[in-house]
Amino acid sequence: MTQKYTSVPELSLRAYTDGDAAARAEFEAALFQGFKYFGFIILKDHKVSHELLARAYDQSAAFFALSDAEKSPFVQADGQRGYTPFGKEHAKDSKHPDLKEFWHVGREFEPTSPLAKIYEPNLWPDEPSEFRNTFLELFDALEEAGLVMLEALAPSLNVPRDYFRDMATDGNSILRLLHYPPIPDGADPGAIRAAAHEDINLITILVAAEGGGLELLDRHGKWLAIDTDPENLIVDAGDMLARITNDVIPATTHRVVNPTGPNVSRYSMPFFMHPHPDAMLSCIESCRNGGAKHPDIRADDFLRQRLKEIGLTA
Ligand SMILES: O=C(O)CCC(=O)C(=O)O
Ligand SMILES: [Fe+2]
Repeated sequence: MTQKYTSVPELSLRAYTDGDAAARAEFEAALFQGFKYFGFIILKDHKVSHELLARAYDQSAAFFALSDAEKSPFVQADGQRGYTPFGKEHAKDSKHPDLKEFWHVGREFEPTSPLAKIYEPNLWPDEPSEFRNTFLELFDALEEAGLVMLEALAPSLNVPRDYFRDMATDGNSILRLLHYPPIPDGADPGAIRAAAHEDINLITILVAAEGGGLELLDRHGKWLAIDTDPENLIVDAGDMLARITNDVIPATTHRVVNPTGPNVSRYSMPFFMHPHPDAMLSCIESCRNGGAKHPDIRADDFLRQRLKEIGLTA
């Protein structure tokens, strides 16, 4: 297929959800080409409201402003829920810890749900008081957008429309609230806010942070600074999608560089869409082309392996 797009596609989600057949087909083609040739697309006209995003940034900043003593009770062994302190996670092949702290929100379930046997329960701080409501609302809103993106990706890969959607239904998806504090005096000169890495999951829906810093490596090996309206979402592909598509859609390498202007905090909120833990990451037929490059692996086994590599589990 020849490259049709000369710049990162900016897609209107409304054109897909409310458009006619031609608008949907155009959206699907641009999504696929954007993933294949740039590694990501920009999504506008989505349903995540300005009011919700503003509230989420407020709540996130208020939480991270708490003292270490107030935040540390929420640290968990595998870092999959609650709080992970500054300097813990590092990119897979990096010796330096990233200059960030974060909080993870997972899927909610009733105590009687079968999901209770699979997932760790969420942790919630008492303060800020709107924290829980806000982030459960944001989890649902980003998941809704993400499920539509997974659906729109399917026809280009010749799988049924609900193939990836089904895989991610009740999946081990995680909303990450990130705080990159001002770079401390004496920080390791080799350390950056987030060293170059690929996300582990299927796709990531990233709320574009206010202020710059995010860079994506394009397919020609060039770092592209992402400079988009903070109202937009950025959607990129992770390692699990790369495995399933035999690297037809490679995972997008990205990083967050240190500020060159004022040394101020940066906040961002990626939503990592994961399959159900029992889903098999298996190369799809349309991408097999002579054989699968990666052996089949259960989604949860792959996740555990990668969590070790980034220092979140022993
Ligand atoms: O902060 C950002 O903009 C990106 C964060 C990121 O890539 C990650 O946490 O995996
Ligand atoms: Fe990432």
